[in-house]
Amino acid sequence: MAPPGPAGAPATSAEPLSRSIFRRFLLMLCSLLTSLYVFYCLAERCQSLAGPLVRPSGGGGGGGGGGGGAGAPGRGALAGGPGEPAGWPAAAHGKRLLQLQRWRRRRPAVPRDDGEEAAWDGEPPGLAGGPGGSGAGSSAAEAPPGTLALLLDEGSRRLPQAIIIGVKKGGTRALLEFLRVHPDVRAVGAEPHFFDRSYDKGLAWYRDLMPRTLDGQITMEKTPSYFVTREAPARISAMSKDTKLIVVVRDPVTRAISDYTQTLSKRPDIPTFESLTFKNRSTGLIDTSWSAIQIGIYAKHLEHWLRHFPLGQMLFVSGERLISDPAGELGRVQDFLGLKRIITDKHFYFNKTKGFPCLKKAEGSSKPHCLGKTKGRTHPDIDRDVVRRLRDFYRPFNLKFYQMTGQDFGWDG
Ligand SMILES: Nc1ncnc2c1ncn2[C@@H]1O[C@H](COP(=O)(O)OS(=O)(=O)O)[C@@H](OP(=O)(O)O)[C@H]1O
Repeated sequence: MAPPGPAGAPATSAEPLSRSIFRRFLLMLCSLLTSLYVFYCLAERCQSLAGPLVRPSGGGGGGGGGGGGAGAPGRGALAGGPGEPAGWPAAAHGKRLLQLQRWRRRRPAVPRDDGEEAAWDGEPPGLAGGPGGSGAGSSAAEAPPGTLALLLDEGSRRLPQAIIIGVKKGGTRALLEFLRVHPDVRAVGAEPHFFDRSYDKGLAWYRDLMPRTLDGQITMEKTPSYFVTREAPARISAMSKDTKLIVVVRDPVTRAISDYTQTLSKRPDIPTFESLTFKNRSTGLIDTSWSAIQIGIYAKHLEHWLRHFPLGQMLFVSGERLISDPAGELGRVQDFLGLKRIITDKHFYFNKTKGFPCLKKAEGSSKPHCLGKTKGRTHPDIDRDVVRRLRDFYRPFNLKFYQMTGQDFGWDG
């Protein structure tokens, strides 16, 4: 039975028909609009239309901050400027932040040496190019996260701002390994030997050896032979006059014996230390052309460096105190590098078996860490008279070195 018409008038058959057509028309219009909306969403445009809906809660930091205000809270479908898909940058911004966060989680927590650097050499997926990247007209400050600029900010290879330039067998490896514990220090594991052996390869080659650093982190390397390389001071100064230079020095007599011990471990058939020390043993003339002896004439080498760098740009670390009080020496080094004093006593313990201080936790690890077998070798016994003569030989050079540096290293009594 047909329902009654308005005011109780009997229903005509035409009225229900027009209503039903009207309802169908409305239904079709709704489905058409819904389809259009779905289609739009599939084309990712829904992000702009529904900006405030899809933006994560508290997304102002991601979407509203750096995008030049495009994603400011409250901006919806109609808020964009002419020709700009409104709200788009805000949504893309948030998405890219999520991608970046995911990428950060995948990246090793503390990348170590060059080899491990390769693990995060690549671009994080979806972060370079594409709409929502550094669009035309966006300044560096406005560029949304996910652009190459942001990525480079996250980590780029830089030339070192500080170099441990020497001395061989002074304790350079211990210093670098200890410094790497600091979160603001990133260093190459191996010795690059750029300023002595590979200078012709160019600075770009050298920079590519460096680990990636964030703003505020210091890039470092150590190559102990630089200290005795004639060309090194001018070359490092040409790279940057501001480079900070660290020299770990050790009693030159012990250093010479350590140097000899290393050579002996590789070539057991070499002559004795005593015979190599003298040009003529009976006259007592020391062979200063032997590198093991020559390297220890610190004052002479330092003269070359002071022609290119002011003394204040150099720090002299005592190799002996690096063993007896590593935290104390590391305190000086951190101050010199302008770093917060993070490495303290708490980081070290004395390993009786090794006979040296070791790290309670090495960089990127929770395990104790001592240096390897090649550090802290047992030295051969050297004839006392030879040692005494060597001490006499070095004394004037040592005194000159103390004067030049303003530090008494205590090697002469
Ligand atoms: N904590 C700790 N552990 C082990 N070894 C330590 C440490 N601190 C300083 N040293 C001393 O470092 C000496 C090696 O110096 P370098 O690292 O500069 O040597 S090298 O030039 O890189 O070959 C090495 O010399 P040798 O004892 O002659 O082997 C050590 O005396």
